Amino acid sequence: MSDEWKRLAAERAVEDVMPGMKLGIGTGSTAEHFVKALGARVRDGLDVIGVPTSERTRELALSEGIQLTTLEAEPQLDLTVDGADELDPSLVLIKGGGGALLREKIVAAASKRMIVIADASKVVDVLGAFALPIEVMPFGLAATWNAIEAALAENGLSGDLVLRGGKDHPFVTDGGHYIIDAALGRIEHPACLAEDLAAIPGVVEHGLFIGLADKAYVAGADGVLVVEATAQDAEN
Ligand SMILES: O=C[C@H](O)[C@H](O)[C@H](O)COP(=O)(O)O
Repeated sequence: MSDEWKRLAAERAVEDVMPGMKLGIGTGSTAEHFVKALGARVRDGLDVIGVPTSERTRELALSEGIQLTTLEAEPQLDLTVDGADELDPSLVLIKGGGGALLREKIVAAASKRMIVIADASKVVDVLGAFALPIEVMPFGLAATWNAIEAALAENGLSGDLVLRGGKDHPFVTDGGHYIIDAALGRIEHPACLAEDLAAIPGVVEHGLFIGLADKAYVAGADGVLVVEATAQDAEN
């Protein structure tokens, strides 16, 4: 059912795509439904150009016949559509379960609008049940690890930190970095945590997306619900 809901949310987002748009194209199983639905519209004559947020998405988009570009050629995009691992009612997100958070955040920040597509299981009151992905430089990993633990303690948080893939075969992102997944349980103040993580030199990016999403299509048993970010949310 969850996959069917992902597809419904993705298909709803495709309706927001207008001819001539420059699109940021997300990564993950929900975003894949979006790419496929967008591909069908492109084959029907819709003229759009997209920037993929991962090599995986690039391959799928090309196989769907979607014209692609880069942020170098098109530094400002009209709309990004992407999935999320968790979203709260003010549209703060956790992303990066698929390891694409860095490119996803760069692309979302370069877009006038971001629409999140998700099944209802992703909606939470307080973020944190999903382990927060933190993308780090391989260089100085142990020092960065300690600094992350200190930042978590500073924020009243604790929980297991896990190097994705394990020490012998760490998962490597498209940007050549590692990911530490932080199982924090409840992140009551994501903005403070985001600021403290971003200040650590070895942290390349973290999976908290704050003030980036404008709208979410959340599909569940009641159909597709629309969640809009308020002006106040956008400021925080
Ligand atoms: O790195 C991956 C992305 O942030 C995904 O958008 C996120 O993990 C959600 O993926 P899915 O749609 O597969 O649940």
